[in-house]
Amino acid sequence: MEVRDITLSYERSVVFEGLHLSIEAGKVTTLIGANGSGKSTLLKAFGRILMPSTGTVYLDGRPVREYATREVARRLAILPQKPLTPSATSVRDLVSRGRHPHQSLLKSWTSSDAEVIDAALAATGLSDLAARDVGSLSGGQLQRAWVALVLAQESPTILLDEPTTFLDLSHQLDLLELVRSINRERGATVVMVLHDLSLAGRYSDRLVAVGRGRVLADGTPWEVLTPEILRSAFDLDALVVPDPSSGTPLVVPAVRAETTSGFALLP
Ligand SMILES: Nc1ncnc2c1ncn2[C@@H]1O[C@H](COP(=O)(O)OP(=O)(O)OP(=O)(O)O)[C@@H](O)[C@H]1O
Repeated sequence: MEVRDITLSYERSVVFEGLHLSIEAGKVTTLIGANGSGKSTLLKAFGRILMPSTGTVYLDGRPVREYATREVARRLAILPQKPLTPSATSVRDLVSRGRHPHQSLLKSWTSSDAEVIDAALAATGLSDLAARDVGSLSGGQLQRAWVALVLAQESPTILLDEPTTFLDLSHQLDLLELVRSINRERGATVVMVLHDLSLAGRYSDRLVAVGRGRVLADGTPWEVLTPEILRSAFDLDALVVPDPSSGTPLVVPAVRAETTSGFALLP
């Protein structure tokens, strides 16, 4: 995937102008950056949820706007930051929506669709909750159900906006291990947004730091998670040391004497 010279904006604000970025196929790329820096906006452009006002987004070498919607959904799955949860729907029904792009007038539901859904439920630890209404799930269970839908879609490209939201640390690790196994075993291209920089460093081949309307840094976790770049992207003083468990960069924020991100301390 690639964006060439794109402008991404909302009614009153331009988030990116003249942005170029290409995503390597078969790799895990994570977008990092401060709140409001444009990570979700960029992911939405890759996922054809937001059209650029200038420039072009390419998917598999073709402008993404030229594909039929069903074709995009076969090639690319996106988990937005705040997906709209349907009412009166079981977990299994929600996950089965991932198979819709694979159905057509000529090809209806088959037993292999059911197998893919079972596998997606099992991979996200939801088999026992398959019959539950999605409205009754905890935040973390619901997040896993959305991830299961993305898995069931079996697309070669997966876009995940903060997929670890609501998950406890153990489930965060499980989810990121699952993402990495889909990347390694199915060769899927993954682009995600994560706020935990150490986990981003542990589970990504490449990090792209965005801020101030541009790409601030782009490279391997060790190239991007440096104290200088963390200061520039997050206004954060931090040490970066090798994670004793994985050898990847571990970001250790320095103790703060005062707030820097617009929060005001109570008097
Ligand atoms: N629907 C919208 N309408 C108007 N402005 C928007 C809309 N969505 C996002 N923005 C603005 O665009 C900018 C980038 O937002 P975006 O959600 O892409 O940031 P982000 O890096 O994903 O942030 P966060 O880490 O807080 O999720 C912000 O200033 C935000 O207020």
